[in-house]
Amino acid sequence: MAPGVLATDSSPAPQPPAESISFHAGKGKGIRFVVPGSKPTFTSIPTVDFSLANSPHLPERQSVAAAVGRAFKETGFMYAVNHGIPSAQLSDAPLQAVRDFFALPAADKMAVHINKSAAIRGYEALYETRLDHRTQGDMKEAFNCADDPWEPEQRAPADLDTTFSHYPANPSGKPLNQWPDDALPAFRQTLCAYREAVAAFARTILRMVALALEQDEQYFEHMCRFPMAGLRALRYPPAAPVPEGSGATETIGIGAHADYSFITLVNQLSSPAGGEGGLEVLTPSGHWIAAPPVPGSLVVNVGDFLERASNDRFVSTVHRVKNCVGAERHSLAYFFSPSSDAVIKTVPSCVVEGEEDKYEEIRAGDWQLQRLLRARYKHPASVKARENGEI
Ligand SMILES: O=C(O)CCC(=O)C(=O)O
Ligand SMILES: [Fe+2]
Repeated sequence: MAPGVLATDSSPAPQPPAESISFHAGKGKGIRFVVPGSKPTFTSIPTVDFSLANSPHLPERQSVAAAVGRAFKETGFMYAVNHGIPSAQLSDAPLQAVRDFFALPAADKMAVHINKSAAIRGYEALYETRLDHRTQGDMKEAFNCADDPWEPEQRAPADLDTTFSHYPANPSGKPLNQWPDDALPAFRQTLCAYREAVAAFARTILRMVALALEQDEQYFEHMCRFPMAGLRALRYPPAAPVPEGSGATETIGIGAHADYSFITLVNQLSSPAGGEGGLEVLTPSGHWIAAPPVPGSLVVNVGDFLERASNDRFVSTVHRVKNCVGAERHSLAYFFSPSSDAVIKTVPSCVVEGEEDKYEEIRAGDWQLQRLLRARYKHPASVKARENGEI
């Protein structure tokens, strides 16, 4: 009913159909209704300053932890600033490397396509994933690499047990990651250096998370001996009109989803400025809030493993990318997850008396593999797993 119009009889006023948003999350497909007429639960993403995260004084570290705790509780997201990663390593070199990779001829990119990798690592072309059923697919290209005990740069512990289900049987002992070593050797070098820098910062964040949950600072350390850690380079072309006859009604860079990680660190390398388009975060009231690029920052969000471990104290917040500003967008997403053999159980302080522990224990590698296979539904490993009733 239009504002100011009075109902003239006692029948209920006609309600507009509630708009709904469907998304992919740890618990499977989810749906959230936009609360008609409601205000967004939050309107911006908080900024957390990490300059004191390594202070020798515990109260100073605790003040950073408290800010992380607030951000993760209220929004599930934060801009991390003063993280200590120099801008050459954070922005300049990675942006050049990512641009150069996606500018390679299609044949060079297809030479490292994910379908050539049993572990689902490598290049993905436009529209290969489809997180939003209203689209013809996610309008992005990606390059994925991840934890790989056989990749020399990763210096895996010599006694690491590689028989866990998360790693495909790999009798050859050859690396699982595929790199465009012939076409663009600098890409591997730059991304490996970047990965090392963000991995160290991810461990700092986890220390702050442990403090925020009233645990010993090292609480999560034993679960992260050789973390499952994906690094994904992304290129989003400017959104194009939906092709006629495609059956799609929307164009989206990456459809609404929650991440299967402990925490995710997103680096918005080149993004349309101005807050319109780009990364968007869903509030509990069903509103999309822009998370525009902030130079020098990393966007950090809670993933499903942390949501579980914190018994939902911290939310694995749904987000998406919509690039509707008319320029290319590049980003690097780093998904820091526990080691494959780590058991995820609820942090003791997150179940107070009278409260239910909502989650059963899971082994991180088993769960991660399930999510990966469901997300890459076109990959031969996923097709086979579906045929065998495994996913
Ligand atoms: O590109 C971005 O800003 C976010 C990417 C993302 O959400 C993802 O890859 O899970
Ligand atoms: Fe994501």
